Amino acid sequence: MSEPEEELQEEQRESTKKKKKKKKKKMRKEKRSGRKKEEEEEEEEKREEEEQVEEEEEQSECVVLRGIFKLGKKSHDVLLTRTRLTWTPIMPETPTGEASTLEPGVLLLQDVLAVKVKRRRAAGQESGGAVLGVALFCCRRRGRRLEEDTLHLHNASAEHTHTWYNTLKELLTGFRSRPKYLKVFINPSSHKKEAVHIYREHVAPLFKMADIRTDITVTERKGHALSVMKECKLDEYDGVVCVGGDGSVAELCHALVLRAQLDADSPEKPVQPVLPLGIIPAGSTDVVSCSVHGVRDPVTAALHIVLGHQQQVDMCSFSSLGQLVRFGFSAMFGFGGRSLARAEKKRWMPSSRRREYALVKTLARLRPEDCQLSFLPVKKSNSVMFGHRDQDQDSDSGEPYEAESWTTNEGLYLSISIMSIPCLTTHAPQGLAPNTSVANGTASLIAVGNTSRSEFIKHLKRYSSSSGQFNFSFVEAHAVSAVKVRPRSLIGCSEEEEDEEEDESNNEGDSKITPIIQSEGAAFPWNIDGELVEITNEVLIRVHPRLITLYGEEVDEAEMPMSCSCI
Ligand SMILES: Nc1ncnc2c1ncn2[C@@H]1O[C@H](COP(=O)(O)OP(=O)(O)OP(=O)(O)O)[C@@H](O)[C@H]1O
Repeated sequence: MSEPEEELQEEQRESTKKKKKKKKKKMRKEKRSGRKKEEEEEEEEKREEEEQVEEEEEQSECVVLRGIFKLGKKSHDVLLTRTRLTWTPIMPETPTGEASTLEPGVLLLQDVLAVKVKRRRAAGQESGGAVLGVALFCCRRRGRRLEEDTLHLHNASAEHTHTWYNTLKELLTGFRSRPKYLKVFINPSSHKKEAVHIYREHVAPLFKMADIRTDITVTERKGHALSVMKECKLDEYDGVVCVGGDGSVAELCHALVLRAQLDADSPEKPVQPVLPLGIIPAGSTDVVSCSVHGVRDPVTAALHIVLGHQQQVDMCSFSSLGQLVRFGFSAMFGFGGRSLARAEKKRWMPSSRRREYALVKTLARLRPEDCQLSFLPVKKSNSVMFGHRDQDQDSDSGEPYEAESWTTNEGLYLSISIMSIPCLTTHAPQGLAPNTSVANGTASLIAVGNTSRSEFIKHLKRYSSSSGQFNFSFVEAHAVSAVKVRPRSLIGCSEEEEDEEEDESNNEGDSKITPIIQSEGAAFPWNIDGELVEITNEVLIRVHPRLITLYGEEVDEAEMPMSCSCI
């Protein structure tokens, strides 16, 4: 090639390079201006939204009514807006110029459950009577506990009182999530057989005060609530209430999802039930109630229902050989399953003694299960690992999202637990699964490998104190979206032990074992939400994010830690 030709080629190369550079620059500029435009539009939208919120706040803070009432013995200037009631003491100026010692007060309407007209009535008088003012029934917080309280506003003018009563009533009907008609199931056999009494004493009066109508079924047997739920006309109700222990709660949650599937004609895919479920604790551990209320207290539970506090909660499906066993929140295989199986054989014992006996005996005969454990871990980088999921991350399919591929281990395990909620109890205030929350779209898998009895007891004891229960080389904890447990054989079970267990079951045939999946081989006891389920084959557990709505609020720690005396 001659020199001029080379120069020409060099020039051409330079010019195409320049052209490419220019094009890139133009594209970057266009991109920048596009992004700028988008950003400007976003900002504009944000400004509009903020203005709307401000406008709404201004509107809600506009004074709806203003009047004078006596609170206690002193007159107060009372203001009512759409969201709150505030009162300031009216003090005539004293010659010495002393300031009032009375404090102003505020009550948010979201905490008011009912308003009534107060009247002076003689003993036995059922209607009429001179008007005294209005009474506002509200709830006060004491830690996790909700307690009933009353604010009395006295004014003898009937007209004044009725104006306030009607306005307050109208404002309260604006809270759309509050139920008006509830389907209530009471399990009279739960724990100490106190469910009916608990409902009558602590819950029914609050429902009556808030003008909530109820349709009550006192269950007669296991599965009764499920069969009623399959048949009844649900669209009449605003919610379902369960008064009982974890077994009853699990039966109703399972029933609600099954019914939603039936109504949507979706036999394969779990469907979110339309109605929320309220849980009045009347069992012995009440982990679901504790996880959504923070306390085992029927009044707190009832007030959450009356005030319409709702939250969506993750659930699991448990299936074997492609057949659904049930929907629920937690499952335990190994120690938890065997301990429950022992407890169920001693149904005649009082429940706390039965549980302690079973725990001690299962510890004394501690043996590992030989099994294959597979799980779909959720990516650690995912924000949902130990926290909350964004609303828009929901997957309608209920399929695991951002899951890694299956991890499979084989070996000896003392205990395998899968929990989609933290399972707070008074024995484990931070929960049996403190590394998950009620709606993060994942379950906690806690697998305890084979170790000595003393090390296993050390691990169990850490649940009641603080943390550190996972700081053992034989304990694995994972955030998962699915788990498979395939027992390989029954090992380490001496003949003597099997004989003794056989004797127990022959003598005390009153056990509540549910053999769901029957087969020729040995069945393994599973503890699914406190219910004993015997399954022979592999069990597949899948997490379904935010499948059910429960009345309550998210809590991170249960109140009233109690120590377990038996270990
Ligand atoms: N009338 C009844 N008699 C016997 N069992 C019933 C009756 N009604 C419901 N059941 C069943 O009893 C089982 C256990 O109920 P629940 O969990 O409420 O009580 P519990 O086992 O005493 O409490 P916990 O699970 O907290 O120990 C549930 O599966 C429920 O279906």
